[in-house]
Amino acid sequence: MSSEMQSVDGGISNLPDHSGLRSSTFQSNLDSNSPSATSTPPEAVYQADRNIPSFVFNPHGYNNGMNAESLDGRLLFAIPKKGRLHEKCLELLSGADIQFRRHHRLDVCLVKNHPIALVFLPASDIPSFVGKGNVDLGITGHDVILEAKMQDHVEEVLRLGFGKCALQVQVPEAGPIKSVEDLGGKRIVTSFEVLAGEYFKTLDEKLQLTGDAATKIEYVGGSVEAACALGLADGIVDLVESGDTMRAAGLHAISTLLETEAVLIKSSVQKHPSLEPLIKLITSRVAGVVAAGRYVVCEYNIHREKLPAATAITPGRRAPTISPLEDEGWVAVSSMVEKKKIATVMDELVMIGAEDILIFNLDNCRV
Ligand SMILES: Nc1ncnc2c1ncn2[C@@H]1O[C@H](COP(=O)(O)OP(=O)(O)OP(=O)(O)O)[C@@H](O)[C@H]1O
Ligand SMILES: O=P(O)(O)OC[C@H]1O[C@H](OP(=O)(O)OP(=O)(O)O)[C@H](O)[C@@H]1O
Repeated sequence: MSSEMQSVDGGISNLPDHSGLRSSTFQSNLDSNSPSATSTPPEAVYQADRNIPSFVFNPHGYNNGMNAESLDGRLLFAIPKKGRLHEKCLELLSGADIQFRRHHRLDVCLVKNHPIALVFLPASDIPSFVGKGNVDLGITGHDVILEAKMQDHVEEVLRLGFGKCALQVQVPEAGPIKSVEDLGGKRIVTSFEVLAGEYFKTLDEKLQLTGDAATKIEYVGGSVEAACALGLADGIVDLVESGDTMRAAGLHAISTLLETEAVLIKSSVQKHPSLEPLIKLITSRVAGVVAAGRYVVCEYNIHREKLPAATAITPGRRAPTISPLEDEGWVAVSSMVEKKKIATVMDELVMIGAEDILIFNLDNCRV
């Protein structure tokens, strides 16, 4: 499934300007047997408390005259529209069998096989849309939730295992600054002005720097790593994954503000309890896809007397499955093992006499 698909299954037309999201008029050629056709009737409250501007839905004023359908009663699920998290989110949706086709110029589309609408938004906007209840579920980075100061308004339901990186203080490798204390009172450039501001405020308090002597934080929207070379900053605060960007800019990290990864979030205060079963279903499906990527199934044969040692090596998530073999002295063991540990686990199994060790990747699972 790809966001690049060109055919149109859903798109909004005839929008009243600045209408609430759920009262927006939608176009769709959904099958009349789809769940949306029998979804719960619209609640007036949805229309009053969803304040997503109409440009999100109809940025170019399209009206292609297809059948009209409302968003009312649908679960709204926010997905990063571009950037590092976008492709991984599409893979997740595909693995969870959330079927949709997105017109390349529309940021909202209806899901064909569930009463859900996907809303494609910048990752940095998703925490406040979810936190304020404009959408019901979202995927974004843990870092942007903190940067948007939305941690008290959203619940992180699931860690997704991708988008892993660290927010770090970086300075020129060849320069005089060796520690964060050396940066006190100097110029910092960042896209994370809230998190960097909090971090350097604490440092300034420790170093008793106030007024003009305090550390200066300046916001830029991108290419943060260029700021030191351009003479705009003494240090930067930016995300680091492989470190390639940092090293290419002649920088190195001297402190870590936080580690982050992509998370599935929902609003802390559920305004629409009728959506809760669908939120649980989607969470369970997504959790299954994430677990399938994280685990493999390890099967092997082992002498019965070595079973305690074997199950200590492969305890499984709950417990290993043990089946008798025709040869009474032997059993077959099947167990889920974390992918990243599998080589060591196989070495240890060989050492205690396991034979016929087989590893299977999982397409999907429920945990
Ligand atoms: N190098 C990276 N490795 C892993 N995850 C990252 C990386 N850079 C960013 N992220 C995660 O993805 C989120 C969105 O970052 P990204 O830079 O893709 O955002 P964007 O501004 O929407 O996209 P773009 O940079 O294309 O404008 C970040 O907040 C972070 O959680
Ligand atoms: O450690 P690395 O693997 O090099 O990744 C780090 C880079 O990734 C992110 O930017 P991205 O490439 O998403 O583009 P952006 O600068 O436009 O946000 C981040 O802002 C860093 O620049």
